[in-house]
Amino acid sequence: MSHAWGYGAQDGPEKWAESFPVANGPRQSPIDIVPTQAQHDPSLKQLKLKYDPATTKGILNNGHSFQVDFTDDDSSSTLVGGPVIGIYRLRQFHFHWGSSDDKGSEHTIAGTRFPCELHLVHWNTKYPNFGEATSKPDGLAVVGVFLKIGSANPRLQKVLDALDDIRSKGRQTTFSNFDPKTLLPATLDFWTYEGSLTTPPLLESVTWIVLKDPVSVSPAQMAKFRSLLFTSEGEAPSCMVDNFRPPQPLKGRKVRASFK
Ligand SMILES: Cc1cc(C)[n+](CCc2c[nH]cn2)c(C)c1
Ligand SMILES: [Zn+2]
Repeated sequence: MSHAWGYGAQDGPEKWAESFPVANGPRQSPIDIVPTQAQHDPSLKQLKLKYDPATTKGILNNGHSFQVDFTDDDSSSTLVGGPVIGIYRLRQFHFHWGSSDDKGSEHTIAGTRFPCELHLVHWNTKYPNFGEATSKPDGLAVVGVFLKIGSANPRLQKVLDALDDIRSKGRQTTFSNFDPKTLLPATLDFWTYEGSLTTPPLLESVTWIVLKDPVSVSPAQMAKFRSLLFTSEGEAPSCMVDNFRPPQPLKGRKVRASFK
């Protein structure tokens, strides 16, 4: 049975539970983060991200977003510290964005939506590979970064310039020597909670690390995101926009803050 899913009225987030019942599970993502209800946890360690640009493998339009993939057969690009125990390897990063600047992020901050959200996906090296890790409660760690409308972000440009070559679903192109650390804000203050993938299969295997500080993106740069297509060449074109899941019920979970 094909589990075709998307972000439209017929196959979007309100329909996902039909094929993926975990959509109504106890630790679903994203969530609305309410800073006044997050508890500062002084035992949280400093978040340490070490990325080797040489691990950059390529860039792909996967029909839901676009992702930059990294080789993960050694621990050259890793996340340690923060809320996690052990070493997590960088697998890929991708984005979620809106059709207009008033929406697009998956996590929200006290109801505020951002036009775009970056996700850097890492997997726990206590498991043999990414595929195995995706089904374990401590399998993945995803760093979320909000993008806020402002001046053009020069660090985004190399990624955005590659989008002309991957306009349609299934297109991929060469992309190398990129340091994802350049996409991060100056301080790595974060909120953290236990959650899930935000797209099917919605597996409840993610320790979320959502950075407090946004990075900038210009309206023209947002237009580049919106130039992508959900559809393959030869299909009636459908603009890749609004590829975000709305916030899900907290169901008693605690959100911790690394900062006061
Ligand atoms: C097995 C697997 C499948 C997918 C769609 N993803 C991406 C899901 C996702 C996108 N943004 C947050 N979670 C991951 C990380 C693993
Ligand atoms: Zn994502």
